[in-house]
Amino acid sequence: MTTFTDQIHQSAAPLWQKSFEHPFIHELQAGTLPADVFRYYLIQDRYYLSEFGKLHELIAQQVDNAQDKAFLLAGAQGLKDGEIAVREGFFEQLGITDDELASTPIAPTAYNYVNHMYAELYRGTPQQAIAGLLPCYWLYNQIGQQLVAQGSPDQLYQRWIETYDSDDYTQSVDQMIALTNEAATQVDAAGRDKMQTAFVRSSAYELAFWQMAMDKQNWRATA
Ligand SMILES: Cc1ncc(C[n+]2csc(CCO)c2C)c(N)n1
Repeated sequence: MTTFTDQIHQSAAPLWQKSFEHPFIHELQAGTLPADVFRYYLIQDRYYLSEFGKLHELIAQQVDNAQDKAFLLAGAQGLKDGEIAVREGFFEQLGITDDELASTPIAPTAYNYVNHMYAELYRGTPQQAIAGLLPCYWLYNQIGQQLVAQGSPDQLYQRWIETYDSDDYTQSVDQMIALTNEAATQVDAAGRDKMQTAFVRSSAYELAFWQMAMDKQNWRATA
């Protein structure tokens, strides 16, 4: 049986394929990604991760099912203890200070991606917001699984890859997929279309995020 998440996954497949083939991912695996590009990605992603955690808490306030609420709150906590904590080690190794984090402008794509997720919640529904969170979990898991087989010669890049291939993380992806399928049963067909749109938009922002880092995107007209 085709599930709702199979269906939305299918509709975003060309975008996902472009992420799999993106030079950022290719160079990460080959170990040739310039250190300054990775550094830039990490700084922008720090903002993304903390907003992503807040979104879990805000969506949790709006869902009725106690188990779903608990899963979302655990996700917010898991981010703090997991991904955000792992990144602290990266920051130390790369000499990224709190001052630098605070003084680096948020790039357009990171800003737009985060705002898109807030819009799905506040101008849409919690179900749309849940669909908007899913590509983040699922795409990174697929990338982690694809890259871990070959590994990267760069130790730091290898650690990044391994973050997204752990059993615990894969389990949280499965739970997020189940939560999205459940959310799809709570809305009508028009609501499911909006969930699909939220999922596709997040998938497009995931793709744009790699390019943002390669371009060191900024708000000026020229780079
Ligand atoms: C732009 C961007 N998209 C996705 C992730 C991956 N990610 C962020 S939060 C989370 C949930 C559990 O840790 C996952 C998988 C990232 N780091 N940056």
